[in-house]
Amino acid sequence: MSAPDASSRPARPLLGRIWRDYLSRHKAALGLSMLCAAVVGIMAATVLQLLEPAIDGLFLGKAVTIWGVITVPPGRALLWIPLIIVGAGLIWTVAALGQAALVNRLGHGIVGDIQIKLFGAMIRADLARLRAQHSGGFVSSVLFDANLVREAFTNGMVNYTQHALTLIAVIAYMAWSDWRLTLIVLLGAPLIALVIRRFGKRMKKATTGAMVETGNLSTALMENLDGVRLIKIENREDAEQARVGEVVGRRQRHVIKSADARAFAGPMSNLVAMIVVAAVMAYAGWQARDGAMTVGAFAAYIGLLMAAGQSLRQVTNLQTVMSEGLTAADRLFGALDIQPEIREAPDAEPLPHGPVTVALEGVSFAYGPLSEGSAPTLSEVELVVRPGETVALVGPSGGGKSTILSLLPRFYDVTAGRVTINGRDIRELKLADLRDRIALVTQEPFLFDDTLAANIAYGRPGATQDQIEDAARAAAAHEFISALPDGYQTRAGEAGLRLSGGQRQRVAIARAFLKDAPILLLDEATSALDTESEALVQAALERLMEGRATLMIAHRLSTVQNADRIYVISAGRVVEQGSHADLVAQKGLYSRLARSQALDGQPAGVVA
Ligand SMILES: Nc1ncnc2c1ncn2[C@@H]1O[C@H](COP(=O)(O)OP(=O)(O)OP(=O)(O)O)[C@@H](O)[C@H]1O
Repeated sequence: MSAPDASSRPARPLLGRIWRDYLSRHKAALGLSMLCAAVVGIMAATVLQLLEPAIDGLFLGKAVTIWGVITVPPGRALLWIPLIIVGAGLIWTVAALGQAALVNRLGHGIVGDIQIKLFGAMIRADLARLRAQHSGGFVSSVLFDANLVREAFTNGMVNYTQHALTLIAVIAYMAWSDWRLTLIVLLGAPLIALVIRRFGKRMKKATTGAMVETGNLSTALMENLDGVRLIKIENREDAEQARVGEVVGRRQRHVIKSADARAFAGPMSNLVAMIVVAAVMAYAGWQARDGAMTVGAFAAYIGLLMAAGQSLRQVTNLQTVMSEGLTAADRLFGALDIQPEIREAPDAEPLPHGPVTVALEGVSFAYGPLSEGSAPTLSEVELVVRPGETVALVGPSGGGKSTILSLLPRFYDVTAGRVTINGRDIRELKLADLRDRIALVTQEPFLFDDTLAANIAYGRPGATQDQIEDAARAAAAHEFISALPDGYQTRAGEAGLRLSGGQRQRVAIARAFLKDAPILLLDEATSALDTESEALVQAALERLMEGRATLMIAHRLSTVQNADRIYVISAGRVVEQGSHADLVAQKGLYSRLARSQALDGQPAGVVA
């Protein structure tokens, strides 16, 4: 099979990879479906071969030879020809059914393989990369691109084989019947190749556009669903409908172009085929005048030629489908090949259980490469949290507090300096161990659409019901969960709508209790709550913090007054540190922040 040179990468390595990674695992099924396709193709051509003996035997009453092997005496054609046609039809049907069943299973098996691999690559990708692309793009790759590959490399490939074989068999029969005529026919081949090439290229361009726009469409849809409150409050439904309409329109244009390329390739090659038929007619008419060709031979030849045209149309069509599949495969492999930069070192060591001291030593960090002009987000940060200590990060918005928190579980790696646990650089530790020792509670906790029990046990899948309930009790969540009609079996997807912010927060705290990690990261865990919920959540958090190394971010300084140490972070640097009382006494940035929040005993709003 010659692949169209429509892909930006050379087709051969791409095909090799599709074979190695996906098709070779299903060799037996693929081989069998190819065999079925070959039988279908050959049967189609073989039945056509009966035309000549049928006409000569049935109408002219001659003795005829079928396929060069079966000799039918004069007058017996009426019995033999229909019998042979039914026999061939039966074989043809069985092979066609087998082909369809195998290809369906194979195709959907392969699409499943691709989707699973793609999801695996996506979920392991660096946070930086996931943040840089909207999830809509990933969704459309998993659903749309993977299906294009399936269509091309199972259905497309097997049908291609079938029609290519029919074509070869028909041309062979034609050459056997009359090689001179066949030579004329083959003169049309370069023209057909030209048609295939041209439409393959068009197809590639349209497919690439359609894939990009499908990504944009799913992005637009997801974004609208995420932002539905804002859309409603601002009365922007019509504007959003128009915006999505534009994306739909752009996608439609590409899809139509690609559908056109696919649909037009067939008729264009048909036109070439018709010109060839006309040439054959002219030549055959001239031959018949000299008595060099019988009616049967002529009719059979034209029948074969028509069949060749039909298969050629299919082959041309499929060539464009293959081109589409290759373009999609190119994009999919591009996504699959990106290796995460945050990886475990080959000689990574396990992290023993027990209390831990976390430290940032001369840590600098930039989100992008400094060489490309990214400003450093953190500069030479020194910070330590010992077991049982609560350390708070405060400071102006954008100062770098959340960034510090994301360095601990290695969501990002430092640009300079090091983050240590018990004195060991976290990049030398097993990644799973590191993350296993950290519990994270954020401002808006995420709940999966699963039962509340499963949500609490997310970090410890084997937890018993008793352990789950103990954690919920410690998090002050047991009471409200038990009051729900389905208790712990209530699905968070549905209950998410009924749970208050404080209740969701307590489910997240229960999750952290159950994980029982020695490091606790709290990212504004109480800032979204009203005073009543906050008191409950605050009490639960204080129980959770006992004995752990806790690093917390808080905007409201009231929540950090009891911290062992407070670091004031501004423009990526630690500008002050100490206890609440120390810092108020220093009369620096903290004291100004505290005064603006009325925490220094003086009236609010007075900034020194
Ligand atoms: N994923 C990212 N890519 C690039 N820059 C980022 C990213 N996340 C944060 N930043 C930038 O890094 C700086 C520090 O942000 P960070 O979120 O750590 O600050 P913060 O102190 O937690 O702020 P806030 O109190 O508003 O939450 C900001 O200038 C922000 O724009």
